[in-house]
Order: sequence, then C-alpha cells, then structure tokens
Amino acid sequence: MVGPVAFKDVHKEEDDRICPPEEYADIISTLPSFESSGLRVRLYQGVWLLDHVVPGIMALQRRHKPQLGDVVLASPPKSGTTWLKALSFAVMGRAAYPPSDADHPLRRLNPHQCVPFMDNLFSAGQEAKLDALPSPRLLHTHAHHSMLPPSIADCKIVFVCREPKDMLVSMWHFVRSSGSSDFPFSALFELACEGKNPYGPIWDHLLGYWSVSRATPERVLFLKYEEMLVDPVSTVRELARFLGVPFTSVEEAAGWPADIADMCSIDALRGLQANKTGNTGLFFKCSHQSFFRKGVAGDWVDHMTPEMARRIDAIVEEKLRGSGLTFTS
Ligand SMILES: Nc1ncnc2c1ncn2[C@@H]1O[C@H](COP(=O)(O)OS(=O)(=O)O)[C@@H](OP(=O)(O)O)[C@H]1O
Repeated sequence: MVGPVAFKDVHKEEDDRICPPEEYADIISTLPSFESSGLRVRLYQGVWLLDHVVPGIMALQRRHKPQLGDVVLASPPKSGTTWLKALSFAVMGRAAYPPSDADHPLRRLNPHQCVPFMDNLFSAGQEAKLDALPSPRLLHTHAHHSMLPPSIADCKIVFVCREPKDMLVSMWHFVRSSGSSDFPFSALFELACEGKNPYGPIWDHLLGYWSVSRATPERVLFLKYEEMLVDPVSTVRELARFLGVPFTSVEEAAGWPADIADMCSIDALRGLQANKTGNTGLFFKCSHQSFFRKGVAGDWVDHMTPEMARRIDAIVEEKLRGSGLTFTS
C-alpha cells in the first residue's frame, strides 16, 4: 500500500491570481496568435493555448523535477479532470485516509487543492510548492503528450477524455463563468472545428495519449468520461490496479471501491462547503459551480443544432480514423 499522497493545501488565498513570469515574453511574442471575443490564443508547439497558459507550459518543460513514483493525471479541460483528481487521490491515499474518514481531505478541500495543476503553478512561478509535496506525488497537467518533458512522459499517466461536443459545451460554460459572459457558443464551436479552441486541436490531444496508451498500456491508462459515468466503481478498481495498489480482499469486503466512488460522485462533491466557496487552487477567478455543473453525457443537444453536431462529429471522426479511438454520443 502506498503512503499518504500530496493533499496539502498548496495554494493560499493571496496566490489566487495569475502572475506569468516575464522570462519567456520574447519567445511568446513571436508565436502566431489571434483574439476571439476577448480571448487571446497562441500557437505553441502545434497547440493553441490561452495566452496566460503558455509561460506555464514552457516553464514546465524546462524546469520540472521528477520524483520516483510520480503519477501524472492528464486531460483536455472540461473532460472530467476534477473527478479524476478526486478518485485518484482517494485511491492512492486510502491507507492514510480511508474513504469513511469524516476528516478525509476530500471532505474539506477542493479536489484541485488535493492534486495541484502543474501548468498553473509553473505559470505563477510557484513550482517550488511541488517539491514540498509528500511522495508519491499526484500531479496534473492539461498539456498534450507531445509537449511533456521526458521527466513526465516516463511517469505513470492517467488520461481522461470526453466526447468532444460535451467537452466544448462544458468549456463554454466555464469560459462564461470565468468572466467572458458575452462569449457566444458559436464562436467556440467554430474555433473547435478549425482545431483552434483552447488546448486544441482536440483530436491531437486525444491521439497523443491514445497512441502511447496503446503502445504501452502499463504507462498510460486511457479513460473515457462516459464510461466512468456508466460504472464508476469499476473505474475505481481499474485506477487502483493501474496505480499498483489494487484493492485487497479485506478492502473489497469492506466496500471501499463503492465508498470511494460515492465520496467522489458529483452530488457528494457539489454539496461540500470546500467546493462552494473559497480557494479553487487554480490561480484564476472562476465559479465553483462550473466545476460541478451537470456532469452528464449528451448535454450538447441543448446547445448545438443537429447540423452543428453532424459537422463536428464528421471532423472528429475523420481525424481519429484508423486509430481505433471512437466516441458515441
Ligand atoms: N464527480 C463528478 N462526476 C461526474 N462529472 C463531474 C464530476 N465532477 C465534475 N464533473 C463534471 O466535469 C466537468 C468539468 O470538467 P473538468 O473537471 O475537467 O474541468 S477543469 O478542466 O478541471 O476545469 C463538468 O461538466 P459539465 O457539467 O458538463 O459542465 C462537471 O460537471
């Protein structure tokens, strides 16, 4: 059994802001960029990133210091990150924090405080906080696999993704709740069709982790949000097996896989004070509610016309063709 994992509140209230380091400003200013409804997006290493994200990824690539046993969670934004953070934290930390523990960190901290978002910490010049975390560390990135430094690419990685239409809808709600209330969904949709949404192209993000998981399944566990929704308890067991800490017969008999799934359900998390107010641990202002909005599959029907759905489905299908990766919606 592994020891307690990183759960410290590595973020303090006064850190709840973005302060990008100046050191890459010269390089960043030369990157192709465009602005859409007030959002500036730049092309870095083939990936379209929001302006403030670029320095964090660059610093991560240059300065990340690996530790033996690091586990990295990876995801496109709005694809189940928060859920995966909670589940992985609960699974890896269960020796120190049994799921029944009334004082469990996940009952008093936001999942983003339990599992730090590396890109943001680097962006804020606060990566030293990563060194202070207890081992084995549980870390998160939104970077494409192609951008990861070898120090991360060699870790065990758990990647979660989501049916692209639902991911876009969730992203749009998030962008709006973060202050861009006049950002039309159609603008994000058009960007996504061109591969220019934040962290796009979506298909490159997916295929990067997909191909490594197919080649080396012991290194990358590839999860789909929709499959997690259907059977969260199996996901908990799969995570435990992949992370090298399968549930013992005693833990199974005690019902721990189901208890962990229940503790990390959207209803359980949404109801907690830590997930309603206070620090999200993410260095930017955003509504807590947007992390625990609906949590369902198929919400795109309320935001896209059938024609829009057919269009983006066709693009994604064409890009994923031959890979073996498919989505049903
Ligand atoms: N526990 C749990 N179970 C199921 N679904 C959940 C859970 N927690 C968060 N969510 C839903 O995930 C969406 C947010 O995505 P992310 O967590 O990836 O956002 S972020 O990238 O960390 O900002 C967002 O989806 P939408 O409701 O469609 O917007 C959340 O509701």
